[in-house]
Amino acid sequence: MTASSVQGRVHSQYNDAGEPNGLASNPVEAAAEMVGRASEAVLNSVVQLTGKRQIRALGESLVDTIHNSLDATAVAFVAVNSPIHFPACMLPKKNALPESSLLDCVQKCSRQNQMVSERHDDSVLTALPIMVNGITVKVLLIKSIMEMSEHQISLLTGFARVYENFLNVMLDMETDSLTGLLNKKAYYSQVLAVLEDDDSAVCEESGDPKFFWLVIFDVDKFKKINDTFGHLYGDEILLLVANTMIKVFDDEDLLFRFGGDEFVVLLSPRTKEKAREVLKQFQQEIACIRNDKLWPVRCSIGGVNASGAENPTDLLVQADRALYYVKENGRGKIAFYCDLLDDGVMTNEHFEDDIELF
Ligand SMILES: Nc1nc2c(ncn2[C@@H]2O[C@H](COP(=O)(O)OP(=O)(O)OP(=O)(O)O)[C@@H](O)[C@H]2O)c(=O)[nH]1
Repeated sequence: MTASSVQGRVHSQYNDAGEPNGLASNPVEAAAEMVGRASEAVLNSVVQLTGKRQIRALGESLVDTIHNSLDATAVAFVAVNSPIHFPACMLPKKNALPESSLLDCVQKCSRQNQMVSERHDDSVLTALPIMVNGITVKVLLIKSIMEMSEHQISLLTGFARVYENFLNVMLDMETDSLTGLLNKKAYYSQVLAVLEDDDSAVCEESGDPKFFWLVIFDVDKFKKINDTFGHLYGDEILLLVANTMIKVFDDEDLLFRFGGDEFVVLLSPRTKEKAREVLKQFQQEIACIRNDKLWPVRCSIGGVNASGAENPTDLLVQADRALYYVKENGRGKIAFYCDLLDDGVMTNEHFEDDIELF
């Protein structure tokens, strides 16, 4: 039976307004019918939840499901330290619970890897761990007026487990198995989702405009590392490069490995100077990787202003042209596409027909 056939059958128990049809007049039959409808409602929620194809949408769907099924006054996800880099933008933004008193509950939950429920003044906080590979990576936080009943807790736990299972499948699909960064498959939807929320801002210190920056980089002469020290050692260098990315870039930045020694970053809004600064810092940090055995690891970087862009693939083409320019002109540097256009080094041409990125 497919998901859509389940959904069709479940909906047939409701009238056109989405309300339950009338119950049977016999009390036993009516009770059985009520139980049946409750199960159908749960099944419906599971079908909706697992109908999502993006981690962010999946999270939002879980928040909505819990809101609709339980008497919660607020529901939110809180990211906790994890080996897998979870960009903040993957988390549902609505229903955020920014109060500092919640942190304690979140920390207890992530430390103990189990549900925590506490009364705070006039409300009850329930925190549930969401685990990937046995480690709590997010905490689902529910604020309610009343303490939850056993039935509500088992419903909540069930939804969280469905989400967790599906999240694990999606992570397998959208993350790179070597580094844990997002993979090329995740690029288009992740970048599009972030750019859709683009609100332009200005740097308070300098008054300069802040933009998203799409950056692509490639380790210089990586083949030589493989050829000299072996493929496994090359893998270790790639892993260390990815760890340096996680260390240097912000939680809001999206980090991808496209394959081989090619990495992509969507930098959250900042001025061009700040973007250049963080990229330089990154270059300095990777130069120190395994410098006991290896010559300094260098990389060439091409970037493009991504704010206002509607097509993530076009951005990739432009950033790649800037990277290519650096590779052709001595490697190890940073070039922004806009500067290359301003300097007359290249023209704003369309290359869609020539370049196949996906
Ligand atoms: N260790 C390792 N090597 C890989 C992996 N995927 C691709 N490679 C190798 O990475 C190398 C990529 O080299 P290129 O980027 O084409 O060239 P390069 O030597 O880095 O030279 P430039 O980019 O021109 O500076 C090739 O030798 C690939 O075989 C991987 O997952 N692990």
